[in-house]
Amino acid sequence: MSIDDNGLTSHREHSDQSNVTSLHKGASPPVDEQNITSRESAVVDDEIAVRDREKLASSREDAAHLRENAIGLREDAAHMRERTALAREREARVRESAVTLREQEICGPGPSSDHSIVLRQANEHLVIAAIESQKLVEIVQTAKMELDHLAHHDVLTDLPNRILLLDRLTQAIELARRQGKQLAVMFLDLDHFKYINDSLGHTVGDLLLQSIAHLLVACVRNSDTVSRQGGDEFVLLLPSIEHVNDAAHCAQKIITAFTLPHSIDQHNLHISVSIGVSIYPDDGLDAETLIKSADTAMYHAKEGGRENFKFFKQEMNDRAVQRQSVEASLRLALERQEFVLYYQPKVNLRSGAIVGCEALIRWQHPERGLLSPEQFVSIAEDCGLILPIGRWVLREACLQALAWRQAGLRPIVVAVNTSALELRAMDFLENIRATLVETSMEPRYLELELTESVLMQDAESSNSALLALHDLGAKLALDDFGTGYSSLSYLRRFPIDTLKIDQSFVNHITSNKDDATIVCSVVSLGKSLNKRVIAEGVETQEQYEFLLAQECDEGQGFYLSRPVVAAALAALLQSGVSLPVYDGAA
Ligand SMILES: Nc1nc2c(ncn2[C@@H]2O[C@H](COP(=O)(O)OP(=O)(O)OP(=O)(O)O)[C@@H](O)[C@H]2O)c(=O)[nH]1
Repeated sequence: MSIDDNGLTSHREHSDQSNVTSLHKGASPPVDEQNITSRESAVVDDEIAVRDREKLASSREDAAHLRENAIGLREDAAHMRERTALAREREARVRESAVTLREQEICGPGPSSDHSIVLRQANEHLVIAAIESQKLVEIVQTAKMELDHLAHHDVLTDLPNRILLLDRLTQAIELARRQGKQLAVMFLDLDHFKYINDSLGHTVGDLLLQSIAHLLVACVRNSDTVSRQGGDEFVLLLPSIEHVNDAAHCAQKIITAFTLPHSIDQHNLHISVSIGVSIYPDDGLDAETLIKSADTAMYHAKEGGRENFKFFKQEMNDRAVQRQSVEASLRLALERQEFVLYYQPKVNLRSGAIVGCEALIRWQHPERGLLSPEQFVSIAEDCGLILPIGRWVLREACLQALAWRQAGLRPIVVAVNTSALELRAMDFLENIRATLVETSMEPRYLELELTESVLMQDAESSNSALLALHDLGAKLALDDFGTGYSSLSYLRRFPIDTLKIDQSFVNHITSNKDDATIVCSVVSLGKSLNKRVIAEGVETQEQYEFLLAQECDEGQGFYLSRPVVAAALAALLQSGVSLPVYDGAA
């Protein structure tokens, strides 16, 4: 018996033995030997019977074993079925709980489970985080849009700025090029806007700029662009014009619109504007050139008396180039000592005595000859060279006064012109003090002449500088009186010693009643305020007599004396003669 791989008992050996037994049964024995053979066969039969019994017993045992095995197998199978059922149950439970967990993860936990609570809270946080991150994305997007707007718009007026204008202008040029059309660029600069800031403050100035922005937008079409370049400058783009007259019409419309007052902070403010116009393609093929051409034309509008518009012309560029060349050689003029001073006497009208002189700069240009201040001072102001030039004038005039005194001449007041840039210079006062010390000049013989506009620029700091100057003992004259802002309040505010009546009033005092009235009023105002009054541009005997009759203190002009070189003035002082006009004048 063996146990097969399945554990079941094998009975093959028994079968083999039965086969051997059946081979012996097939042979027949002899007769003598029959008894023996019969006994033997009986024995054999007994043996066989025994063996058969043994076999039977063994078979019974085997059967019993088989039965036992079968029972065992049935039991095993039952156990296996049980185990499988249990395994299936467990698997089902695991699946169920997995499904529940997944459901909880998806749908949210049940209220009683800690795990569920944690999961629910985590879910809530996830949802909140997702909402907040969405909000953040929206905030970032809004901030980006705002940044983009800021980058392309002017903060004060919210008009497109230079960057956006350049972009739109470049696109408009491209379109005009393809369609073979014209477009116009207008450069606008407000006239005397500084006065508004200086007299009413920057806040009012800002409000005025905003009001002007609205006005400009209202003056043009929706398809046009109104941009602010900064300060009091605006640039307009008219992207499609049929004819240059369209641009002229628009410019005139704007100038007319500006005649209405702006109601700001309880003030009715009047301001005018100067406009330069350039046309594509005539005055430039790209955005920068067109803006530059319009800017150049605007300067010419200013020069032409402001409150008007000018179209760009090529000659304007030529003048700009000439201006640049003047600027370049101005820089060398100081080094090369090409400047000279002329002195125009100021005469006491009653006595005829020379009581002072105004130092007037000339430029002895190596190629262009003797240049008057009008030919280079504004350029020097624009490029800042007026500061070293102004210092040179002051020192030279004081040195000349010293030379006259050293020559034994009686001292006279020497006046120098002062620009806004000089007055605002950090070292303005210090330079005057140092020059007075260096030239041993008594401050009372130095007079600074300033125009109203110079005074009104940055009036606060001007006033403190001028008060310090007054304390020092120097004099202050108000030049071109009556032509500027004409706010009489500064006569109280600033320590002014002298009023210089502008020659435009003096020119016609004998023919124009209004001018005569104005001059008389200024003389009388000066007397009331205890200020010296001097008339500029006295060119005729009639004018001189009129002024004398009005008891104007002093006069200055060709009738009395042209500006003369230092030696000539020394001669005049020496002789004591002031009238008539000196022949050797420049
Ligand atoms: N209120 C205000 N003023 C500004 C601003 N930006 C520049 N300004 C002032 O604008 C003035 C510009 O003056 P300019 O154009 O040079 O001179 P102006 O007085 O207008 O005289 P003209 O142009 O010669 O007619 C200066 O006084 C600047 O200080 C601003 O944003 N707000």
